[in-house]
Amino acid sequence: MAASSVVRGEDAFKKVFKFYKRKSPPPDFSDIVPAVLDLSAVSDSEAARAGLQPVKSWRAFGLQGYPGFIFISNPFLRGSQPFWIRQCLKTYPQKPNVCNLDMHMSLSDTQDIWGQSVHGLSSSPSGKREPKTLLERLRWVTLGYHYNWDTKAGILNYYRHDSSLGIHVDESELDHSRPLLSFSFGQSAIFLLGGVRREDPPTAMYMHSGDVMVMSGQSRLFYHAVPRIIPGPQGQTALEMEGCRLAFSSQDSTLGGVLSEEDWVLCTRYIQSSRLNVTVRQVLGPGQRFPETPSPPQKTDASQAGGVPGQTSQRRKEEVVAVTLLRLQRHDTDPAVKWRHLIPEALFSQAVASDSSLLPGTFTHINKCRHMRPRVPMHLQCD
Ligand SMILES: O=C(O)CCC(=O)C(=O)O
Ligand SMILES: [Fe+2]
Repeated sequence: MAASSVVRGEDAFKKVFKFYKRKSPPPDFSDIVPAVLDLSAVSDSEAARAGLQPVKSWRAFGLQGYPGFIFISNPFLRGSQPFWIRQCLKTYPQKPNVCNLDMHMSLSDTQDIWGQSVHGLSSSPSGKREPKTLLERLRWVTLGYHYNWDTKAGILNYYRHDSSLGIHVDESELDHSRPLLSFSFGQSAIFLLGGVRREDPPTAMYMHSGDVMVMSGQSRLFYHAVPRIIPGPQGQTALEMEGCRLAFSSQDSTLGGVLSEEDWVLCTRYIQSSRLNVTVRQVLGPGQRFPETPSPPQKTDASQAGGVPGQTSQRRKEEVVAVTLLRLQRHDTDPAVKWRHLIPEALFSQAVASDSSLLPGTFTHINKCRHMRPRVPMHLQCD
C-alpha cells in the first residue's frame, strides 16, 4: 500500500519507514506503481551520447505537495544501463575516489576492488559459505569532493537486498540552490519522500532500474529515506543486460566501448541482488570556497532556486540530466566544475503524462494538477 499524507504525528516518517522495511509479514505494495510521463528538450544525439532516449519521449512527473521534485521514469536507451552499472562497479570505486572500505582497510587493499572481486563473484556457488567479495562489501563511493564525508559531491550507494538508507536530508553541500540528481540501477527500491520537518509524513514510491529523480527547489531539502530494496519487475534486469549485449555487439553503440564477456558476467551477477544509486550534487555556490576552518560559509537557500535572472546560459532540467551523465561518462569529477547550466523551476513545466500507472494520491501531472486521495493503511493513521 502507498504511504499516506494523512499519517501525522511526530513519528509519522519513522512509522512509514518501518512499515516498508518490515519483512514479515511483507507489506502490500500493490498500490505502488511506476510513474509515466513525457518531456521535450536537448538534442537527440547529445542525449544518446549519455545513453538516454530522445527527451521528447521521456516520461516525467511532478508530485503534488512536493515542489521541485521530479520523477523521470527510466529515460535510458535500451542496453545503455549496463554501461553505467559497469562505471559504478569498475570505474568509480577506483582511487582517488573514497569508499566505505577505506575506513578499515589499507589503500593497497582497496586499490582494485573490481579486480579482487572477479573471481569470487563469477565462480558459481559451491554450496559452502564463501567470504564476501569487496564489491559485495562496498556500500558507498564518493566522487568529487570526497576527502570528507561532510563535503561529498557525487555519491554512489551500493545496496544489497537487505540494505536500507535512514531518514535524512542532504544538507552538507554548501549550495542548496542546485538540484540533486539521483539515478537508480539494478534492483528496485521503495523511496520515501517527506517534507522539511522530520515528522512530516512521507510519500512512498518505487524506484526501478533506470529511474531518475530530481530534487530541486523546496524539495531539495526534504527528508527522504530508502527503507528497503525489492526485486525489480520480473526479468527486467536480465532483459536489460541482454539488451546491452545486443547494443554493444551492434556498430552503433552510443556509449562506445565494448562490454567484455567478463564485465558482462560480473555486472549481471552483482545486479541480480543489488541496487546502485548515483546522486550528484553541487557542493559550492558561485564564488564559494571551502573554508580553511570548519565554520561553514553562508549557504545558498534552496527556496531561491530559479537561477539568476537574465542569465542566458540557463538550460532545461532535462539537459541537466543529460549533461550530468555526459560528465560522469567522461569520469569528469573535476571539483572546479560549476553547474551553471541548471535551470529555473518555471521552465520545467512541460510534462504531459498518461496517468495509467500513477501512484494513487501522489503523482500529479506537472501541468494538469490532478490529485487523487491516497488510500491509507489503517494502522498508519495515528491521529
Ligand atoms: O538511494 C537512493 O535512492 C537515495 C540516496 C540518497 O538519498 C543519498 O545518497 O543521499
Ligand atoms: Fe539523500
